[in-house]
Amino acid sequence: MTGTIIDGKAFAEGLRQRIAGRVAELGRVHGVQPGLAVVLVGEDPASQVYVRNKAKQTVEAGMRSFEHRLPATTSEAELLALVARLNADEAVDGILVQLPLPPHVNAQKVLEAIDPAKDVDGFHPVNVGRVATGGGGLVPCTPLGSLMLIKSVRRDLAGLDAVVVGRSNIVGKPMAQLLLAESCTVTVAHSRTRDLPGVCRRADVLVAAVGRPQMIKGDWVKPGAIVIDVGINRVPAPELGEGKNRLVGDVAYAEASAVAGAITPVPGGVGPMTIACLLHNTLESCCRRRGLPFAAP
Ligand SMILES: Nc1nc(=O)c2c([nH]1)NC[C@@H]1CN(c3ccc(C(=O)N[C@@H](CCC(=O)O)C(=O)O)cc3)C=[N+]21
Repeated sequence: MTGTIIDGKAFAEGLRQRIAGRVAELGRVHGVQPGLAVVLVGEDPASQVYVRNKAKQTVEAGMRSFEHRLPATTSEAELLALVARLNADEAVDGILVQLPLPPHVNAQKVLEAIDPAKDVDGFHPVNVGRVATGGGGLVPCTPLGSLMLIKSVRRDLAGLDAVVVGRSNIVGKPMAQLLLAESCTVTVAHSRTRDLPGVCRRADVLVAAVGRPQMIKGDWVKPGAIVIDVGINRVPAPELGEGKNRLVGDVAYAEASAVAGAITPVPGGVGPMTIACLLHNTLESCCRRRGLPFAAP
């Protein structure tokens, strides 16, 4: 038996096309063009590639893309001043400050400086609180995209046992809130959880967001479960040539896909959904800030 492979890349492409349709309509009917500002501090090559992809897809969706690349030596005060300018800029509907920030910058302070109405990452405490108390907030992109993929295989999640492995503010905690709102029985597991394999084996929906390559083994997966692999780990791949790397998830995919009912691959699973959901949230911010109706694209 082999589980259904959930094609996140294809789903994300469809979502981006629907978003582009809405953006075109906003322009036609209201003369409005959504804008997304991305702030990148430092020279990390992986981050630069990622920011370039985001900018490309933003423009392809018909939105304006504003890129701010700052040196790693940028002070916290300078960064806060830039955020204040973007908050005040009417052409900017969404602000994303790429994480991680250099150690001399207090990342939480910077995130809290972003106008919650423009916080397309959903990391501001106001949005975290709104998501936790039943909606209206901007939802973090990776959990939002993960939930869309889960619901693409099963519409009604009520009563299912969901296990989220990982408790980060960016993925684990908001993912747990979204699954709770879908009436799942949610367990959040982490590095101190006792009998992690046993806890995972109870899951009808298993979300892996730990950042450890291929940690979740095939025999940790309940037969028929929906498995969402959020991990993006670069590991050495000598079989591809000297010094080469490849991407693997937090799930041992070959083993797990033989047991799961449906599973996301890495790459091509959750990753592409994260960027599509960033555009989703930018469209949502644009509509809400202007008092225009927003329906999920
Ligand atoms: N404020 C903030 N918000 C973020 O959302 C954020 C961030 N900081 N910092 C960095 C991480 C990383 N991240 C990724 C999103 C998509 C892919 C993605 O599309 N991955 C492709 C593979 C790309 C490849 O081949 O390298 C895939 O999984 O198929 C990867 C990584 C968002 N992040």
